[in-house]
Amino acid sequence: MAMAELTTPKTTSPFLDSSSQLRLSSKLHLSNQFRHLLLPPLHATPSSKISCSVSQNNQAPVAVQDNGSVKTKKECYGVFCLTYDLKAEEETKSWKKMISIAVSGAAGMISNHLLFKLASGAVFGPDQPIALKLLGSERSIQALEGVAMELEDSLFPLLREVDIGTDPYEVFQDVEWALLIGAKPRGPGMERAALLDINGQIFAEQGKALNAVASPNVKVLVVGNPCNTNALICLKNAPNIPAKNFHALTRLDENRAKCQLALKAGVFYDKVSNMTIWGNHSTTQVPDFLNARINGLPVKEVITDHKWLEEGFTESVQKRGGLLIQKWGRSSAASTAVSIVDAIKSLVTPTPEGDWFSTGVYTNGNPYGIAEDLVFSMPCRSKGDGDYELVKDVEIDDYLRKRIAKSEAELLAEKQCVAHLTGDGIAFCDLGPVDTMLPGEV
Ligand SMILES: NC(=O)C1=CN([C@@H]2O[C@H](COP(=O)(O)OP(=O)(O)OC[C@H]3O[C@@H](n4cnc5c(N)ncnc54)[C@H](OP(=O)(O)O)[C@@H]3O)[C@@H](O)[C@H]2O)C=CC1
Ligand SMILES: O=C([O-])CC(=O)C(=O)O
Repeated sequence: MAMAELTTPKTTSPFLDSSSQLRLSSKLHLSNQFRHLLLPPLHATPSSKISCSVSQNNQAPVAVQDNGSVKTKKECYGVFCLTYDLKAEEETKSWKKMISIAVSGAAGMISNHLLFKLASGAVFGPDQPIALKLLGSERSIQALEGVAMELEDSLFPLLREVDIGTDPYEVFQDVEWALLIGAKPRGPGMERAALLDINGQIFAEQGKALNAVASPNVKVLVVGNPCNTNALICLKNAPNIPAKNFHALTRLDENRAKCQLALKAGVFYDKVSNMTIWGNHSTTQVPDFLNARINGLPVKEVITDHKWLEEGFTESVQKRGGLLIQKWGRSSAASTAVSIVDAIKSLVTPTPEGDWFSTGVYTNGNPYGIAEDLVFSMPCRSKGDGDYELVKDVEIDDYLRKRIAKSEAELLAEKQCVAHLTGDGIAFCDLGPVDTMLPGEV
């Protein structure tokens, strides 16, 4: 267990309650987990309006009362002095109850973009205070501390707590959302089976931890690759959480597909709707141009180059990730974070009439004949309550059926590779070289 100490300025703000004072006392023990309390508790509202300004000679910031008198808070530092903006505190009265969001791989590239969007209110809304629970490992604990510092320095009014830790059983305690990003990327010469096994272990462990300590209705979004099968492993290890609550991120693929169709049609991408990604987040994924729409019209009516749709378009979406790695030297991070935001927003806001979104979900009674007991990307709608329903009347022609079957076969093979992690017996791994590739790899 990592043990380190973080020295924190002593804070004796009159506006913090006694438990908060304790958490901010002069030394915080950084073991598996420690807490940065960024703001005073909700409803800890002082009675007169105060704003803060930082004095120029490195002395404690000065609290200014609205009757003009000035009070120096001698032992008050940084963010903890700057939180008593009563205007913001008044707003808290109409805020919703705080929610807890766990993020794994929180010191990684994707998280570095995502956390600041979450904290800003751009994801859950401007009236939703949040607590961030950041999961790392012993190798990243220092980096996580840096992440927490940057979050502090951003002064997000909605960000009420940041915890960091290395033990999922602590970090996932009571969380309502778990965004599982941390996973080992494949290295050169590595077999997919080895990656499935290494990352699979992470998601088996995290599934167990979620099962034990998370909110019983926690929503889980698996991003770490191979995300479909990792999501399956995770949900199999969390039998007390509804399987329906687990998602694999295929929203990036949906966004990429919309972008390509918009470019070809010469329209802005907000004109593209009803975009389904079927199957696995891999080169076998099927971006569905048959049912997608541009300006409300079937894509095939707007883009008459059907050969491009079947070949150029499909391949460009399947291989977009790899092309990006070639150009950028690393896998997509910013656009992935944006797609995570989109995926969550699609669950917490009602889906526009007639439209749908793609997400990898547990196959359990689906109307498309996809094998049961997989995590498979399909078209879904939400009422905005965090839940979703499958869209059940999407047309599937022979072209789609054949390709969907290929992605299904790949997921069934991946599932066999991780049988030891899902409780399905002895693993047997037989993945062909091409089918082991992530998007864009050849
Ligand atoms: N589904 C999708 O659309 C996409 C998925 N991805 C996937 O998301 C994942 C994260 O990507 P990104 O943030 O760019 O990666 P980074 O390498 O920047 O960060 C990933 C984090 O995962 C953790 N990690 C790495 N190896 C291991 C391991 N062996 N065991 C446990 N944790 C490990 C590390 O955190 P720590 O040391 O704290 O554990 C690391 O900080 C990758 O698997 C990537 O393939 C990426 C893009 C799109
Ligand atoms: O291939 C990767 O590791 C990144 C990825 O999933 C993508 O960009 O779609």
